[in-house]
Amino acid sequence: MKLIINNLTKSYGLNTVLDGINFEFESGKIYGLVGKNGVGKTTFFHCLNGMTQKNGGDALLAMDDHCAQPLSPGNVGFIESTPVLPEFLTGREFIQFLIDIQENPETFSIDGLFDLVDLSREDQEKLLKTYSHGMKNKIQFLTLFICNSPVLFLDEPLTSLDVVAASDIKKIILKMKKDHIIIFSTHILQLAADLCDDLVILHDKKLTLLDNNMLRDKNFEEKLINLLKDGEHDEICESCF
Ligand SMILES: Nc1ncnc2c1ncn2[C@@H]1O[C@H](COP(=O)(O)OP(=O)(O)OP(=O)(O)O)[C@@H](O)[C@H]1O
Repeated sequence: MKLIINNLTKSYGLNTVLDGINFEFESGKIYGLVGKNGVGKTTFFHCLNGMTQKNGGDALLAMDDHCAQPLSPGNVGFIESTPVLPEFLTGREFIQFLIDIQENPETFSIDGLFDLVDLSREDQEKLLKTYSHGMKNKIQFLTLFICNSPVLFLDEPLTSLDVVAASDIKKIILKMKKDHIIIFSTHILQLAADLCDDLVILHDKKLTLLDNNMLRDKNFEEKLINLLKDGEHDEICESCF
């Protein structure tokens, strides 16, 4: 399975954030998306999942042995850096609702799902509006498991999770990579190095794939920081390492 992005362009007024991005992501890999604050990582996700209108370009999803089709919001599972959930429901009510609207609700165990993210029964019964950021993130992860969309965009997904939940979720992400396309943005370079097969840099309105061997370079963090500093390099390329 492949996600093929052609000439993706997005501007907010005169501020061009993404300028003719061409890229192919494939299943079986976890892609880390890194870039400085305000460079356009969230915008990139929003353009692809239909939450923001792009100015040009398209995204196609090619299932194995099938022709590529336009990527639709229904193909995308999304973890937002600032979770938006129905605040008037309890966590358990929301997850039960999501299960109930699936084609085969009987295949899900709500208690099994909550065990995955280690959320107590007491917390499950609280209104979502009272949840901490990390608790909301756990609920967002459950929506991914239930909807099982082929393409997963994770916008800084692990930063607010406690160490136990982060470790459990990392294991689950690793299991899911075989049959999903997973792109996650992070500012934690150690996390990118631990979890990702490939690192993609958003810089100067374009995406650049770094050779995955670079992730194992012992000076990787220092080199990447230098590359991303303003004015030190006009263009990032694999040979920069
Ligand atoms: N709705 C909007 N209207 C106008 N400008 C916007 C809007 N959303 C984002 N921007 C601008 O687009 C640029 C990219 O923002 P975006 O949130 O995508 O960056 P980011 O890489 O996700 O940042 P961070 O790492 O800080 O979360 C910034 O200059 C931001 O000010």
